[in-house]
Amino acid sequence: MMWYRQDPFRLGGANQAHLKIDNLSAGYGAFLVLRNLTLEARPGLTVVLGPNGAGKTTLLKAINGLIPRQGTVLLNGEELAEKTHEIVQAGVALVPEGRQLFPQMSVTENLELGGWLVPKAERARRIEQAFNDFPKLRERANQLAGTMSGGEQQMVAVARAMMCAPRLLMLDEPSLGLAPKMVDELLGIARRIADAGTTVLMVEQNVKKALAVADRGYVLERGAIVASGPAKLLARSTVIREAYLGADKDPAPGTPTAAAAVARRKAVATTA
Ligand SMILES: Nc1ncnc2c1ncn2[C@@H]1O[C@H](COP(=O)(O)OP(=O)(O)OP(=O)(O)O)[C@@H](O)[C@H]1O
Repeated sequence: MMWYRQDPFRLGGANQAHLKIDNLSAGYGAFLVLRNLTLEARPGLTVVLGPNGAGKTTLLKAINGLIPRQGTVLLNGEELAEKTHEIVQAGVALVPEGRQLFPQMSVTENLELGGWLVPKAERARRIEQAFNDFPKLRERANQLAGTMSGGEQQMVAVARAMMCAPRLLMLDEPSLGLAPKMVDELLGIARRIADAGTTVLMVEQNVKKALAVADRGYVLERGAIVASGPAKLLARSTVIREAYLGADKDPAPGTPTAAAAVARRKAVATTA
């Protein structure tokens, strides 16, 4: 049976998604990008940070069944299917990097395609909900998606994913290429979606702003987690400050963050 909820932005309650990943390995052919990765996305907003090529997109693709994976992926205690359409039916939606809208179709048509599995009346109701949640899109309902600004297109992509009424929404670099004000707006939307009851797992390179809206975070480097924790603590951690926020002080020797920083430097050194 297909699962969907009545009220895309306002679910709340008991059935919030909890994603648990254990020992996940995935890559492309013989090239393994992720090795034995362990990660959790609890109700709320979890962000995965990391430099280019760390494996962030690969992680979302592996969860979403776009590439083969090994290991355990549990959604509320149940093994998540490996085929993408079954994963969507289980309540997982991905907004890919680059949005992948249909540029020659209107906003409404893009939203309709996002809800094509849903009966017509319910689809119309969800489009109405999307226009309530994204008032800017109502004004642009008939505009071709390809003619919209980057930020507007990103909103369409998020609204289209919400047409499946997901329990878990995965966002791949929603702020990529956007002006600072738009970045704030998009990250604010991610926060609101999480607050309304959809668990959000977001990949971001905008470290400071992402940690400011997230509940928890992970730092991924060269396919492995090098730091994790509550977003507020992570923002103050040496790993993050040193590698991403421009701090230059070394951590106190022997601390967990010092160990992570050393491991990271070694990892970087071996690729240099
Ligand atoms: N289709 C593919 N075939 C082969 N290798 C790939 C493919 N896609 C990505 N890779 C490689 O996998 C590694 C991780 O890439 P991935 O896109 O997951 O990184 P990322 O952390 O999302 O980086 P970015 O922020 O640049 O998107 C990189 O070395 C990349 O070159």
